[in-house]
Parts: sequence; structure tokens; C-alpha cells
Amino acid sequence: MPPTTRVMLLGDSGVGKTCFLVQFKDGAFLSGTFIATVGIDFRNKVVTVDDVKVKLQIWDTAGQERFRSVTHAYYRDAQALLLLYDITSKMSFDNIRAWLSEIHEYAQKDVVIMLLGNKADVSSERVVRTEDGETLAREYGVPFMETSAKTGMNVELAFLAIAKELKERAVQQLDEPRFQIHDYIESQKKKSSCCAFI
Ligand SMILES: Nc1nc2c(ncn2[C@@H]2O[C@H](COP(=O)(O)OP(=O)(O)OP(=O)(O)O)[C@@H](O)[C@H]2O)c(=O)[nH]1
Repeated sequence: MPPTTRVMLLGDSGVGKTCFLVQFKDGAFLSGTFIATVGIDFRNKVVTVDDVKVKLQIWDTAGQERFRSVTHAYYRDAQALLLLYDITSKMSFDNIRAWLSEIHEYAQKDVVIMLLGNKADVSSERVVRTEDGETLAREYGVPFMETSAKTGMNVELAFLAIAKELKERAVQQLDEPRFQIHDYIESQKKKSSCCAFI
């Protein structure tokens, strides 16, 4: 049995957490009516990191405020957190600071956090600039990229970067240079500006 890594998806209701997970798990996009997650749900997927299999147990949380007390209880069991906002919603971006303080309060001190600006495919409705995401991420010292649960852009990369970071941490020798998740992401990610989306 491969070791299990617990990853949690966080962010406002409607930013695309469930779609992000479904895209990663099944390679499909849930379009149509938006059904808000109730409480919390999880799915498993085994990924291979440098020839080692790692089981990701991914917890999809409800973004709605009324479920907050349910989801808080799960924070401390997570080794990694993917924090999403929607590039077409200024409010979801402005709420990232509040999410980061909740994380600070409830999660493990050494949890791996990644900030994701989702729905990068809908460029016509963009209200949050890529630079704004980058600046906020830099302020908090977390890696950042824009993603699309619809096209799949950077979805797998987000999970693989987390798995790689955790694996490197586990095997790291004190005298070795640390794995740089930022550099890894920069070298792998696809920038939304480079591509036309259908
Ligand atoms: N265009 C586009 N639409 C998306 C994307 N991701 C999600 N959506 C749409 O956004 C809506 C909300 O997606 P969900 O994945 O259900 O949102 P959520 O964050 O899980 O919401 P809660 O469960 O309430 O926390 C749905 O109508 C999706 O089809 C994306 O990357 N691009």
C-alpha cells in the first residue's frame, strides 16, 4: 500500500473546488447547474512521484460559511492545502486573507499551501489580474498558479507539485539543498496568457 497524503481543497463557495477534484480524478468537467458541496467529501487517487507511488486522499470542503465548523475539524489532518479563488470573482480573491488566517489557526504548522487562481479559461470575465495573485502569494510565501478545472490547465501539476514537495521533505537529508517547489512549478506550469481557450 502506498503511503497516504491528505490534501484539502479550500476556498469560497463556487470557486470550483469540486470541479477541480473531478477534473483531476476523472479528467472530466462538471458543467451545468452548480451543486454546492454539503459538508465534506473525499476521493483517492494514486500518483507516481519520481517512480514512487503516493496515495492522495483529497478532501473537498464546502465553501459556504455555514459548514465552516464542520470543515475546521479536518484541517489538522491535512498535510497539504490547495486554496482556490476564482479569477472572475474579486470577492473570492479578497477572502483569501481570511482563509489564510483560518489555516493559520486550525492547520498544522508545517502544512504545504498552494494558492490557485481558478477559471483561467474565462478570460473575458477576468477581474483578478495574474500579478495580483502572484503578489499575494509572494506576501505569504506560498507557490501560486492559475488553473482551469474546465480545460484541465495546471490541475495535475498542482497535485503533483504538492506530492513532490511532501516526498522531498520526507527523504531530505539535512546537508542537501532543499527541493524548491516554486522553481518546480515555474518550470512546469502553463501560463494562461500563452494559450487561447475554447
Ligand atoms: N469556466 C469555468 N467554470 C468553472 C471552473 N471550475 C468550476 N466552474 C464552474 O463553477 C461552478 C462552481 O463549481 P464547484 O466546483 O461546484 O464549486 P465549489 O468551489 O466546489 O463550491 P462549494 O461546493 O459550494 O464550495 C460550477 O458551475 C462549475 O461548472 C473552471 O475552471 N472554469
